Amino acid sequence: MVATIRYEDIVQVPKALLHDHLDGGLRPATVVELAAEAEHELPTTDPEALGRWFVDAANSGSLERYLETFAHTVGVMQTASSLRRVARECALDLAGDGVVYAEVRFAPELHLERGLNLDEVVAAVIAGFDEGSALAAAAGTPIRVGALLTAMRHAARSQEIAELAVRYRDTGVVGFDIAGAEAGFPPTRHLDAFEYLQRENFHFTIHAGEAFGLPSIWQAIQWCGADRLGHGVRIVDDITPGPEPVLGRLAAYVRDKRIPLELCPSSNVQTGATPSIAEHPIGLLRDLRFRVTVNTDNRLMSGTSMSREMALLVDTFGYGWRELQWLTINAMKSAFIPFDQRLQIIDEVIKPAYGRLLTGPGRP
Ligand SMILES: O=c1[nH]cnc2c1ncn2[C@H]1C[C@H](O)[C@@H](CO)O1
Ligand SMILES: [Zn+2]
Repeated sequence: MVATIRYEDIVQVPKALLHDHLDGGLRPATVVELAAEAEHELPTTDPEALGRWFVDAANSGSLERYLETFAHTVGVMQTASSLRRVARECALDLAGDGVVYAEVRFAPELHLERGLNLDEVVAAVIAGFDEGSALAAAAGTPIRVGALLTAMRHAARSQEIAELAVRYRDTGVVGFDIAGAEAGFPPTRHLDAFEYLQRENFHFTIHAGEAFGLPSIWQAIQWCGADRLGHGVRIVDDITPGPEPVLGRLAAYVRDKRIPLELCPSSNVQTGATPSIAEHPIGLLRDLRFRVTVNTDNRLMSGTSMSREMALLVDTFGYGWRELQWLTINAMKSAFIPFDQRLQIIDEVIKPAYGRLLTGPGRP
């Protein structure tokens, strides 16, 4: 008999999250309250209806239209207190979902509309993560949250944001990213920033291979030197399917170098990167043993959580605890914190918890 994995058990088990946007994960009720304070007009002020509105509006099949929904989250995150609240709630919500390690990203340059400067934005978010993490630990659900600073790829502030990230590397920022519309904005536009980060021995990921294909992934890795790929789903375009799939040179390089893919199944369906979860390349990429990780991207826009993304994989591909542990360890191995700290979470938190499920009574 095949034991089914219950959703409540997925929530309990420790999870690691590498790709989650702060401005894509607000609670709908918080958006409503902050919008009232900021006099920002929303499509609806009923929290439940607003939650549905975000998911429906993001179900556009286009990354550009998906990104339009962020006007209603970024619009209410323009003060230190709102940023701090959103960050605190983010840490609490992730911890409540059983996430033990998270890297949460945001773009400081988008939060300057009401007079904050870049440093004040970062300080407010980190204070919120620290508060939320302390509350979560007190509630018995400890979590470690690191920040990734994102620069918007259509803008021209990446060097400044990279320097900001390095300034905060010992106080809560663990890496750098670029995000935003991909087509027409290749990562090489930001080469100076990436070269600067490499000279500083710092870490970065690049959104690539989501709305645009192989050239974007190739540039991100071979020109820019990305440690990880944000999404990277289009790497399948370099794999010839069949009983013995054949990897092209780029796909082989990504697999050989163990470059982590930050896959986000629900988001990928919403932006049209893949037609459905069942057709999501995660199945093939896992079979071929790429360094696959599973992530939420934007919990509000996808109405999702880490547990829900994992439950989708359990339901669609029949994954068991062994596969969920593999995904979790892959993520933890790929984190931007120091190696010894990654190992500590793997050995002391992740392996013991999954080990109990894999060997204890009621095991799958
Ligand atoms: O999946 C995404 N691809 C590209 N850009 C994205 C994605 N999700 C969020 N963003 C953008 C919109 C946010 O305002 C920004 C910073 O989090 O990053
Ligand atoms: Zn993203």
